[in-house]
Amino acid sequence: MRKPIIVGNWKMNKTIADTKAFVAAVDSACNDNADWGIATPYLALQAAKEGAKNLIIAAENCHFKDSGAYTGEISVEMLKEIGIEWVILGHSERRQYFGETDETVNAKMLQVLHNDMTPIVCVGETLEEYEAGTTKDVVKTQTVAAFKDVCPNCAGRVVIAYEPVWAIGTGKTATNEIAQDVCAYIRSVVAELYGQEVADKVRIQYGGSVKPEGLKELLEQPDIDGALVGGASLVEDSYKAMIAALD
Ligand SMILES: O=C(CO)COP(=O)(O)O
Repeated sequence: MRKPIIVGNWKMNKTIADTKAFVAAVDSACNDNADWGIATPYLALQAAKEGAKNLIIAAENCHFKDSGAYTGEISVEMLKEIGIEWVILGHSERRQYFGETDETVNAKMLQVLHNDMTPIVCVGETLEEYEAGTTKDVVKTQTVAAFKDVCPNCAGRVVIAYEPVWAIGTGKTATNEIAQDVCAYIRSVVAELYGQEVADKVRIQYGGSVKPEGLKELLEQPDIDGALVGGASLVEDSYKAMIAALD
């Protein structure tokens, strides 16, 4: 039985002060029916971590090297020093705007896993790819590339987020049927790589305009084990409404 995992991806939103207030308001409301988390900008991670007893605190990115001449980057050692053990990797906004590729996502996966941290690796097709009917080819390519050289022991603890790019921040959600179909397919790709036992352990989230009202039904889909939530995770009341939806 896979425990649901709901993570808010704050993207480039909220100051340290905003973050402290949010964590103070939401952390104690978390229940045991899911793992609850937020991914914050780097600067707010320490404050979030200090205030959180229940919430998982995740970074939104990291670098794939230990250290060196990489201006503006953050290493996993720096994240671990402040107690961060979760990292979102390969979000479509990083692929689209910051040159993230399947190769860099894979290098980051290996770096994160080798440092005993947990990646939430994002895959998903653009609107053009969706309309061309190539969704499954795209997510397969991204998934296989992300897991290159990942050992079976490590693979089982990876979280995959299926986020159709056309559903991010647009108010358009994939129907539960579409999301389930693609998440089941992603699980079958993991099974091809590692066998069914590992595939059954991997938690797969859906992301793209998730709202508190739709959360329960989304999680009733057999291959959807959680959500990666943008906009609806930024407001205390709507985050709490998601928690309440799973009570
Ligand atoms: O990109 C997302 C989460 O990573 C989804 O964002 P929205 O929930 O705002 O569509």
